Amino acid sequence: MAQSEKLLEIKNLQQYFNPGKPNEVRAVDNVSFDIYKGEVMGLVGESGCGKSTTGRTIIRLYDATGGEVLYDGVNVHGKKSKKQLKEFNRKMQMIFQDPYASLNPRLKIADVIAEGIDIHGLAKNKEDRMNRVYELLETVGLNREHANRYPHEFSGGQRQRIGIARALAVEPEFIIADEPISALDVSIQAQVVNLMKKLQKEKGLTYLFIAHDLSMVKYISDRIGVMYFGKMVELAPADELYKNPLHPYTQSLLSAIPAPDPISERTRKRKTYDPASHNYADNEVIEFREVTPGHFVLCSEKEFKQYQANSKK
Ligand SMILES: Nc1ncnc2c1ncn2[C@@H]1O[C@H](COP(=O)(O)OP(=O)(O)OP(=O)(O)O)[C@@H](O)[C@H]1O
Repeated sequence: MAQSEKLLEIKNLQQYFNPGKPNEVRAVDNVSFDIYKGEVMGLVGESGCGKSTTGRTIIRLYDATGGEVLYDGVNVHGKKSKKQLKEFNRKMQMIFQDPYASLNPRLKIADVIAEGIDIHGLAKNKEDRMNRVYELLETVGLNREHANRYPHEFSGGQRQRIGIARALAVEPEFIIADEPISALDVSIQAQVVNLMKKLQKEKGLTYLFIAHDLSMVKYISDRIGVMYFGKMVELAPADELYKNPLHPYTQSLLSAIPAPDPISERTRKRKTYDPASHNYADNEVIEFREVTPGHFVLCSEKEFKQYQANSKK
């Protein structure tokens, strides 16, 4: 993984729904992180913590209510020409959780996959268009006979493969995968993750991989960010996060992963997270602080010192 070059810089990103109204939701509240070229950045947290909204705001499905998203140094949310917008739409693709809802049921698979090819004028002629579709089907482990079928004729895992082929059709650089395996049978989940991992390596793609628990992201992510109620509470290289989780919320998420063998599973203790346990004083500054190189935690100065001391042990 090339860790040196930043592809995306997410700075103080805010996405407030109904801002200023009694039903205001701070879905994304001052979140900052970078995504490096060629890496898989995992984003985890329980339902409703703002993961999808973060992804959707990064890719400009929503206008940010505050902050910036820089893609190769250019603000995604600033004023853009039609040409620039189209180029962003090509470079950044999204794979959704429910592959059935995201595939138009009336279109044949060839047309589902070729939609982006058509929009971006990537094929020279009809033959080239079909050849690209066939190649994409094979790339994702399907075959050319599938091109003339409709979405309902496929299983969930196959539909997710079609979703991946559709995203790849426009030769993107960056893919946001929003819980791409959550709706699939457990037996199929690993296959889809392995396919995504293989494609990422082969094509040098960069991913933001969103998941609600820490069990599967481990296998695909280089770094993982943990979100809680609109805030990023911890970010670290994947191994480090599993070995040395510092924020109590991350510890509770890790304790929720079932153990692989029955004996450890029987003795596994679940930790629950209580935000009141921090006991912050009113004047304490709670910031995202770098405890050890590359390991960030949302914490007070006092907690920061404790985390540093614990990390040295
Ligand atoms: N369009 C919207 N209008 C108002 N509130 C919204 C909207 N979209 C999301 N929210 C709220 O924003 C918060 C974050 O939602 P989001 O879907 O980003 O969370 P998530 O972590 O991705 O959850 P899930 O795993 O269930 O998709 C939630 O409280 C949700 O109800």
